[in-house]
Amino acid sequence: MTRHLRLGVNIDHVATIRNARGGLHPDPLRAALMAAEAGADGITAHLREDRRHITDDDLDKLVASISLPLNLEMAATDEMLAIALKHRPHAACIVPERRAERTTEGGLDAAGQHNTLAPIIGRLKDAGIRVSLFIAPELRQLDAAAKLGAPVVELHTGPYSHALTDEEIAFELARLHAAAVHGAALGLELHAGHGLTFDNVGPIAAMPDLHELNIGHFIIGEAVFTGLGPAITRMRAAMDAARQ
Ligand SMILES: CC(=O)[C@@H](O)[C@H](O)COP(=O)(O)O
Ligand SMILES: NCC(=O)COP(=O)(O)O
Repeated sequence: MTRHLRLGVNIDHVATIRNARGGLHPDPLRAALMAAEAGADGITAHLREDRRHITDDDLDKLVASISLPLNLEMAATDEMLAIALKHRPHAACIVPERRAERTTEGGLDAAGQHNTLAPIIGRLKDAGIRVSLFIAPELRQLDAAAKLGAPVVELHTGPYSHALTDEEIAFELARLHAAAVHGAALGLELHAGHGLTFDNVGPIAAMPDLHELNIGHFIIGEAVFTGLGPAITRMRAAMDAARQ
């Protein structure tokens, strides 16, 4: 397997730490610039409706200052659509949001929300933004994404990352593998992410149909101990080793 598996570094949780004090430090833009130096292939940021981490000001600065492709994660709302169209990031990944959730709990219901998603996807694509849908690894969701004309899907690896027993892990990996194979057959570009760590990234990175992983929370947490650059370098190495 030779294809380079891109690593998108999600910098949301640099903003989470900053916002705990309400000041300016640590700055997610600085993290994005350091991620580029450390070999990241892209930057991911989720502008949540409640602005609990990344803010509009952060997004302005990222768009103005980074040279890596920006993947803006966004809810399927008119407000977020307007923001995406204003900034025209390289990619927009549509994610489900529930205000009270601690983190993104499930995948987008591409199958059940066709009529809501279709015009948003159309507007983003017309603006030249590469659209991705963050979905659970379910075949019907992949079929729905293809029907909606989304060129990319990101498979939600949260249930895999949080699985505790060998049986659960094997079950979740099998779902992800089947979804990746099915998505590739549909002509979708496949990404994956959520909850990935040094210890669990290997079996995901080894899936030949994947093009990109987006990883944030663990890398930012690990950066507390080792620094951001080394945490990214080590994640990159773990992905490359699995890809051999
Ligand atoms: C969709 C996704 O997986 C990321 O946006 C992640 O959710 C970021 O962290 P929070 O879920 O804490 O916003
Ligand atoms: N889309 C997933 C993402 O951006 C990162 O998720 P996590 O590594 O912060 O859990």
